[in-house]
Amino acid sequence: MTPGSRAAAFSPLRELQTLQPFQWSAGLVARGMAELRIADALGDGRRTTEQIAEAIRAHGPSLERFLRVCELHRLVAPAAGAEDSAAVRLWELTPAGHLLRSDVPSLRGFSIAVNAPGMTRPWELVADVVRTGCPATRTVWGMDHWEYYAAHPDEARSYAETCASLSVEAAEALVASVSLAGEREIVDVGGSPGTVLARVLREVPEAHGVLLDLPWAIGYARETFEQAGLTGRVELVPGDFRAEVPAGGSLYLLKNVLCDLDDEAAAQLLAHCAKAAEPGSRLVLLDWEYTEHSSHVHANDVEFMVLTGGRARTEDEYRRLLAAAGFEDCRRLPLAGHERAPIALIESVRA
Ligand SMILES: C[S@@+](CC[C@H](N)C(=O)[O-])C[C@H]1O[C@@H](n2cnc3c(N)ncnc32)[C@H](O)[C@@H]1O
Repeated sequence: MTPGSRAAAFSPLRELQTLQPFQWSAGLVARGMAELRIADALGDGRRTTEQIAEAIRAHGPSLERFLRVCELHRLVAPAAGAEDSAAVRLWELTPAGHLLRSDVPSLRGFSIAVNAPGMTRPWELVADVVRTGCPATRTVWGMDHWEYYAAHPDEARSYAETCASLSVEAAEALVASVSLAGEREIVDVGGSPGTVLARVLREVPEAHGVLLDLPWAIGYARETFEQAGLTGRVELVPGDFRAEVPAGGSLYLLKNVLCDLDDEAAAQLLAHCAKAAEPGSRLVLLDWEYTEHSSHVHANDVEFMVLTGGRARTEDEYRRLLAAAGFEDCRRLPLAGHERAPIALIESVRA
């Protein structure tokens, strides 16, 4: 085909479908639906637009138009058997729509946090990030990612809910995969909202916990330990791991913390952990693993690149960082129930 004949055959109207130009809005639609609590209004039932509008106090005609785009993104569907009666159209949730409910375990907080300005605005500069190799958050907000959460408590809460919802399952897998018997002082570095440490402390009743996180995040951890009845067994340390890490731990946990750090900052944090840990103490690292197989981790990786300058790493890269900081006997452990997931669980010992 010559360039001329290709131009003649080109149909922008048809190709619109190929490019999916409104794909960018899928996340914002999910966030809008979560914020409006449409999924809560529908629950396991079927409702008309008017019934939903009344339940969530929305403008009915606008809601009807919004529900059509929710349908396009497969979050709601016309209830089976009611498709051809537009006058009494009943909506119900799809399986994806159920993930936006707040009355069942869900990804509602996640859908809000990852589609809120703190994350989406820096993503708008992804081309600049690729050109320069520098994260975009400071360019957009004049502050780093964590300072942004300190200044935006609503988004920070959704982010904390996100970490909590993802960490419940990860914490179960962790306690099933790592031998914890005999641990006396467990330090969770960057550990808010405390989901992981709370689960670990329940597993080792004789152990005491220390959770270090930035001041903006400590309140969420406090809530977690209060709800778990564990406040007496944990010390919450508002601090900055770029300065130091609490000393004296028999076990240090680093879950999804290195992924937000560039190599220099990751090396510095591990050096602080090595300084704080007694010889023979363990460090357990759980984090996204960069592999050749295409997976969501490649999207996470670019998100770290855009937001914080961090990265997902290969197992070898984690091992090299640990060894350089003074941790030895690195062992990759299978993560129970998630053996094939792109997640690295690595145990090492302070030399
Ligand atoms: C991706 S979250 C992971 C949270 C938790 N470990 C989990 O997996 O549920 C990263 C955490 O590191 C904390 N963090 C980032 N920079 C920090 C710093 N300089 N000092 C202490 N904590 C920090 C953040 O506040 C956040 O709570």
